[in-house]
Amino acid sequence: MRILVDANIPFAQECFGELGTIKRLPGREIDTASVGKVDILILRSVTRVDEALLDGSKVRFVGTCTIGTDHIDLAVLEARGIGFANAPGCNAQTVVDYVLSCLLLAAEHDGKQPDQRRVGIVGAGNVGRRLYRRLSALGIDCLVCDPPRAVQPRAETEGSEGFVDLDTLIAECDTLCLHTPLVEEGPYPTRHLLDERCIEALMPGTLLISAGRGDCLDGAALKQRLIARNDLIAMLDVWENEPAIDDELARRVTVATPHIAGYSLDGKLRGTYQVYQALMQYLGLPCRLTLDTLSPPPALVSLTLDAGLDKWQALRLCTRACYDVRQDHLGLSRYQATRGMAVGFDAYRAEYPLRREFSTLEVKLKPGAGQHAAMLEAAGFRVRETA
Ligand SMILES: NC(=O)C1=CN([C@@H]2O[C@H](COP(=O)(O)OP(=O)(O)OC[C@H]3O[C@@H](n4cnc5c(N)ncnc54)[C@H](O)[C@@H]3O)[C@@H](O)[C@H]2O)C=CC1
Ligand SMILES: O=C(O)C(=O)[C@H](O)COP(=O)(O)O
Repeated sequence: MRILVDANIPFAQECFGELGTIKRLPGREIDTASVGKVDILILRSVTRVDEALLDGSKVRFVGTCTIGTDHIDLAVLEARGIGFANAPGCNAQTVVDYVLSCLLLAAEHDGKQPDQRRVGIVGAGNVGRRLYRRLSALGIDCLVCDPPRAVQPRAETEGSEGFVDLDTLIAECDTLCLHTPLVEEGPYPTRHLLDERCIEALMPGTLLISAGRGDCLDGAALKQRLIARNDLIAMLDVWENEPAIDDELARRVTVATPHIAGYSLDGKLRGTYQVYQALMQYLGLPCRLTLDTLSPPPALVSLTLDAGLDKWQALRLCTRACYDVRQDHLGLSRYQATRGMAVGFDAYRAEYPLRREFSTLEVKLKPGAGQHAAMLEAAGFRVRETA
C-alpha cells in the first residue's frame, strides 16, 4: 500500500509503517500529481481535499489528524466511497492550555487577574466545554454561546438554559474566546461570525482570543478598530488567508501566533493515534499500538513549590514552565522578519519547539504551598503534596 503523510505528523512511521510504503510531503505541497498512485492519505488541516485533488487517484481512505474538517469536501469522499476519519477532541486540552497562558499574560497588560474577568466562550464543543470546566473550576465567571447546542442539546440533562446569544455575550463579557469551527452553510454559519458590527460592539479593554478558525473573525474590521482606537487586547492564533496572513494586523495585535494553539506533542500524537485506530478498523486489522507506549516521557517531569507565592504567581510559574505563549508570539515575529510572513508562518510551525500539555507536569507542593493544590489541579496540572 502507498501512504502519503503530511511531513508535520509525528509518529507516522510507528503508526502506519506496517501497512506499506510511506512518503512524506509538506501539507501545502500535496497536489494531484503527488496523490496520483496513493492508496491512503494522512493529512493535517493545510491540505484541501476536493474533487480536483482526488481527480484520477485511487485513494481509498483519507485521515486528518486534526479536529477541524473544513479543509475536506466530505461529500466528494462519500460520493467516491472513500473512507474518512478525523480526530475529534485530540488537541482540545492543549488549546485550553493556550488560552490559560493568554489569560495570565493579559493580566500583565491590564492588571486584571483571571478571576476578575467574565469570559464569554463562543463555541462550546470539545474545546469550549473543556475551557468552561477549567475556568469555572478556577473561579472564573463564564458565559457560553453555542446556538446549535442550545437548540439541540447534546445530553438529556442539557437544556437551552445556560446558553446566551452572541450579542448578550459581547455586551456582558470583558473577555471573548472564539472556538467555533468554520461552517459555511445551514442555520448557524460561522464565516465572519465576529463581523464588523460585533467587533465595534466589544467594550473598550476587551480581551479577544481567537483559536478556532481564522475565517470566523473579520480581520479587516478588527484591524480597523485597532488602528482607530487601539482599545482591545487581541490575541490571535488563527487568521484569514493562512499562511499569507495580514502583516499589519499581526503587528497590531498583542499576541500573534501561527495556528499553534493545539500544537503540543500530546495533542498531535493523539490526533495521529485516533486516525491510526480508525484506519485499522477500516482495514479490518487489529491495533497493536497503544497511546501510552507511543507517548514519550516529558522532559520536565516535576517542579516543587514552597511558601511565598500568591495564587496567580503560582499558576503563572507552573503554566510558563509548560507553555508560554510569548515564545510563540516572538517566534512568529522573528520568522516573519527573516523569511517574510507567508514562509515564516509555516517554517515556525514545521520547526515547532517541543511542548507538552499541563497534565504531563507534576507539581509538588511543600506544606507552605498546600493552599494552591485545588487551584493547580483545576488548571490541569497533576499535584502532589509533599512533606
Ligand atoms: N487553533 C488551533 O490550533 C485549533 C483550532 N481548532 C478549531 O477549533 C474548532 C472547535 O474545536 P472543537 O471544540 O473540538 O469542535 P467541536 O466540533 O467539538 O465543537 C464546535 C462547537 O461549535 C459550535 N458552533 C457551531 N456553530 C456555531 C455558531 N454559529 N455559534 C456558536 N457556536 C457554534 C458547535 O455547536 C459545537 O458545539 C475546530 O473546529 C477547529 O476548527 C481545533 C483545535 C486546534
Ligand atoms: O486540530 C485542528 O483542527 C487544528 O486546527 C490543528 O491543530 C492545526 O494544525 P495543522 O493542521 O495546521 O497542523
